[in-house]
Amino acid sequence: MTQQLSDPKLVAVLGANGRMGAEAVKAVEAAPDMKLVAALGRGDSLDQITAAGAQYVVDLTVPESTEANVRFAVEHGIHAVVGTTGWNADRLAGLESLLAGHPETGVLIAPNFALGSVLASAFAAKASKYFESVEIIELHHPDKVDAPSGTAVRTAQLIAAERKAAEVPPSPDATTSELAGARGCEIDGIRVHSVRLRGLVAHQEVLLGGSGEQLTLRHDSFDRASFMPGVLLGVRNVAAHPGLTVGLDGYLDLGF
Ligand SMILES: NC(=O)C1=CN([C@@H]2O[C@H](COP(=O)(O)OP(=O)(O)OC[C@H]3O[C@@H](n4cnc5c(N)ncnc54)[C@H](O)[C@@H]3O)[C@@H](O)[C@H]2O)C=CC1
Ligand SMILES: O=C(O)C1=N[C@H](C(=O)O)C[C@H](O)C1
Repeated sequence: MTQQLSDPKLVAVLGANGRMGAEAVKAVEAAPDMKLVAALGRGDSLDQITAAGAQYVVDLTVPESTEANVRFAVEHGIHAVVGTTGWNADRLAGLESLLAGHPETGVLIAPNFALGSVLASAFAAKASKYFESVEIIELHHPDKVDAPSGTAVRTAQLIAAERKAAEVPPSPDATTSELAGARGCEIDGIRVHSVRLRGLVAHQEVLLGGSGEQLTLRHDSFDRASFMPGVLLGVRNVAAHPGLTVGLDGYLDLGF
């Protein structure tokens, strides 16, 4: 069937009863260029996606489920916009091989859909080569099941890559005696600290330290509505980006 310019994008939301999925259902329903054709919760058969004729899947489930969901979508030529965490290097490599056999299908894995968060991580990565020290603090609601956050992992990876390219030495740290966990965890050589606190939604600070100065890049999502423009942007752009894109910045013009 030929898609007309005015035809709505047919979207299925997975994890529709969750905190993010419920917001995404509302956002898709309110988008003039989209039609929600399926809303799946835990235990629902993925066959509902194909039966509903979905062209796009938005996955906002849990780390244990997301890989199978996305593989199902790709195997059926359905584009996928994924916010769920848990996409480590092995999973991403497996997905890339699968996508090689489905060259017209696009997948976006977006650790964070909030435009401000994406910008803050990009700015932090760019700035980080000019500072001797860098550490990340991520702060989230206490119902979050994974730590550190996917956003913090991605930010650390971006920072580490910039610092490596610029041949910046590791952040100095004289610690020789430590109570386990006191210095957080390390991702690609970058220290990441996780706070879980009732009242929070999703927040992150990147601390950059030099002699006699500090630059702090902080982003706050006060409401899950902050993620929805990015989800819709993902759905609108994923078909034009076949293959795997990691990070919503892949669809933005950041100019650097
Ligand atoms: N990329 C981004 O901007 C954001 C990503 N997230 C991530 O999105 C994921 C979901 O977050 P929340 O909504 O806060 O979690 P949640 O726990 O409120 O929702 C997850 C939902 O998925 C359901 N589910 C589990 N397996 C499923 C399956 N196979 N099919 C359909 N539904 C299934 C669960 O029953 C639950 O209702 C997490 O990994 C979180 O880190 C959260 C906020 C923003
Ligand atoms: O679980 C959450 O809430 C969030 N998860 C994502 C992450 O792990 O980075 C995105 C955002 O931080 C909210």
